[in-house]
Amino acid sequence: MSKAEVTMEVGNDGVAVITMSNPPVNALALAIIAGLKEKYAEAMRRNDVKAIVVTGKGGRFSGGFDINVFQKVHKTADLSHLPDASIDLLVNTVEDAKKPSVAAVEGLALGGGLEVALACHARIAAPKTQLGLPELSLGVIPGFGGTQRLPRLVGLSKAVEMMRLSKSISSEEGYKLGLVDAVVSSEELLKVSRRWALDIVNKRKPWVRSLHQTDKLGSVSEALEILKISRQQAKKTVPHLPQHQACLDVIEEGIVHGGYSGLLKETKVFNELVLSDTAKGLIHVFFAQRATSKVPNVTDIGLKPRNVKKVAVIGGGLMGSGIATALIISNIYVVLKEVNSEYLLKGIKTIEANVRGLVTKGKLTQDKARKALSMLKGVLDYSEFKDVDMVIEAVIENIPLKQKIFSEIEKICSPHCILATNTSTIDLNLVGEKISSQDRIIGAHFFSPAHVMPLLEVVRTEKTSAQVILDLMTVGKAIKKIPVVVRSCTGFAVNRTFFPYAQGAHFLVNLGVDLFRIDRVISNFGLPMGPFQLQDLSGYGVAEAVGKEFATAFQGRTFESPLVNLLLKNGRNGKQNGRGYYIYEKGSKPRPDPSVLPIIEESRRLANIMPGGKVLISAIKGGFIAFCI
Ligand SMILES: CCCCCCCCCCCCC[C@H](O)CC(=O)SCCNC(=O)CCNC(=O)[C@H](O)C(C)(C)COP(=O)(O)OP(=O)(O)OC[C@H]1O[C@@H](n2cnc3c(N)ncnc32)[C@H](O)[C@@H]1OP(=O)(O)O
Repeated sequence: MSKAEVTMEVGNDGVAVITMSNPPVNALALAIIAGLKEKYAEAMRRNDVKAIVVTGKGGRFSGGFDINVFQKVHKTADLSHLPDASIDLLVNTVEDAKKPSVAAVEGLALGGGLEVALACHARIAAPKTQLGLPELSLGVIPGFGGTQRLPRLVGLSKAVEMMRLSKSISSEEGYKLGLVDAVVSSEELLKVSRRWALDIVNKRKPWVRSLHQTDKLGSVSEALEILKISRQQAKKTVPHLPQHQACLDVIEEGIVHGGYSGLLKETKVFNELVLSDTAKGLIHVFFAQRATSKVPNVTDIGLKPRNVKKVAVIGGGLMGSGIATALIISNIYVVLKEVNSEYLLKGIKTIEANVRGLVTKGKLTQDKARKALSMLKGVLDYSEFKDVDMVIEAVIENIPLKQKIFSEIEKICSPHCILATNTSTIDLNLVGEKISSQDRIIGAHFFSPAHVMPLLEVVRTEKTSAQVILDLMTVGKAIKKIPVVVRSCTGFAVNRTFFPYAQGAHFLVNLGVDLFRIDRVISNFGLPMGPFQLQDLSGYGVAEAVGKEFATAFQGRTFESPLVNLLLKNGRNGKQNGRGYYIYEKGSKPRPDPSVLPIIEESRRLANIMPGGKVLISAIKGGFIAFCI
C-alpha cells in the first residue's frame, strides 16, 4: 500500500502545484491534511511562489475525508482524532491566504475532497468529473465548510438537493451552476489552472472567497422558506435520520448569522453526528459493502473475469423481465426465452415498461433506452443458446421444472457457459442434481424489482468454480448491483433472515393482533414498509412456495399460517392483481382492505393457536418488536 503523501513543485511561472497522493481515491487521511498544511505554509513563506494549484494524483482529485478515521473514532469515542481542520486548514490556510489557490479537479471530488476545492478561489475541472457532498449517506454532514460554501456557489436549492440526496453532479453541470469556473481536457487541466491562478494574482480573474459570497443565496426570507420546505420533506421521508435536519440547521445558521458562524456550528454538529448510532451504522455499511467484493480463494488468486457479452434469461415473468432489464440497460445482449408467444410478449412488454419507467424517472436517456431495447431478443426455443456466456433461469420455484431446464441447457450451451438460477430459496444442489457440470452451477438471486434493487446474492455450492463465482460477481458490478457471495442452503442469506420475521408477523396475526397495526409498527420503526404490504408486493404465490421450502427444511420448527393459502383461494395475489391486504389505486397510498378481515378471521379459526389472543397482546407486542429488532 503506497503511503499517503502531499508533494509540491514550484514552476518557473511562480505557481506551486500541491499534489495529494493516497491511492486509490486520494482520501484525506490525517497525513494528507497535515501535508496540505505543511506545503501551504512553505508556499506562503517562499518568495518565488505567487499562487498555488491543488490537485490529486492518479486522475482523481479526492474521494473525501478518510472514512477509516471515523471507525477509529467509533472504537475509541475519542474525537481528538478529529481536530478542527475546517477553520484551521481551509479558512485560515487556504481561503484567507495572501496567495490565491486554484483547484485542478479530475475524476472525482467528493465530500472533504470537494470542500478543499470549494475553499480554493477557483475550480478548473476535467470533463465528466464527479462532484458531490455524500456525507449524509454516512450519517454525518459536510464538515469542511461544504454546508456554507456549496449554497453560495450553486444556490441554496441545488446545494440542499445535492447534500440531502448525496447526489453528485458532473463538472459540466457544475460549470453551468457556477461551481466550476472552466471545464478543460485532462491534458490542459494543469496548464489552464496555473494560468488561471496567475490571472487572479494579476487581477485578470476574480479572487473569490466563496464563504463570503451571498448573491446566490437570495433573501433571508426566501432562503428560510426553502429550508422550511426541505425540513418538511426530510420529516416525511427520513424521519429517523438526524443528519438531515441537522444539515439544514447548520445551513440556516450560516444564512442568518454569516458563513463563519455557519462553519463553527458545522464543526460542532459534525462532531456530534460522528458519534451517532446512525453514523456508526452507515459507516459500517460502507466498509461492509466493499468487503463483500473480497472473496477468499476467488478474488485473491489471480483469476481474470471472463467477458460476458450475451445472456439468456429463461422466464419472462416479474423476475425474469427485471433481470433482462438490468442486463440490457448495462449493454449486455439478452435472449429472453418463454414457453409460448403470449408469455413471451408479456415479458417483452414488461421489459419495455421497465425501461420506460427508468426514462421517466430520469435514470436513463431516450437514446440509451432505445439502445437497451435493441439488445433484447425474444425466443421460444434454445436455438439462440449456443453462444450465450451465461443462462439465468427465472421460472417458478418448482424443483422438477428447474432440473429439467438445467439438463436441457447443459446439452445446448457451450462448455464455458455459466448456468445460473434466480431461485430465492431452493438448494442449488437440488437444482443441478441432474447435470454433470456442477462447477458451472451458481445462484444469481436478484431482488424484485430486479432492475432497481441493488443486492445480488451470488449463491455458490461446494462445487461451483472460483472462475464462475468471479464472472458472476463481475457481471453483478457491471449491471450496478452489489454482489454478495453466500453458500447454498435453504433461503441463502436474505430469505433465511427474512423468513422468521415473516413467520413472526403471521404468528401475531393468527394470535389476534391487527395485521395493519403490525405494518404500522414496522414502518414506524424505520423499515420502508411492513411485512404484509411487502407480501402484497412480492405476491402470495412466492410466499406459499418459500413457506413450503422452509417447512420442509426446518420440519417442526416453522409456523404454517393458513392465511396465505386462504388468500390465494379467495383469488387474491397482492398488488399483482390489485387484491391484497391493501387496496391499490393509482396515485394514492395503499389502503387497508376491510374485505380481507373475514379471511384473517378464518385463518385464526383454522390456526387455533390462542383463542382470541388478547391476553398475550402486551407480551407479544414487546416480543414481536424485540424480535424484529
Ligand atoms: C492538521 C491536521 C488536522 C486533522 C483534521 C481531521 C479532520 C477534521 C474533521 C473531519 C471533517 C471531514 C469533513 C468531510 O466533509 C467528511 C467527508 O469527506 S466523509 C467522506 C465523503 N466521501 C465519500 O463518502 C465517498 C466514499 N467513497 C465512494 O463513494 C467511492 O469509494 C468512490 C470514491 C466513488 C470510488 O468508488 P469505486 O471506484 O467504486 O471504489 P470503491 O468504492 O471500491 O473504493 C475503493 C477503495 O477506496 C476506499 N475508499 C473510498 N472512499 C474512501 C474514503 N473517503 N475514505 C477511505 N477509504 C475510501 C474504499 O473503502 C475501497 O477500499 P478497499 O475496499 O479497496 O480497501
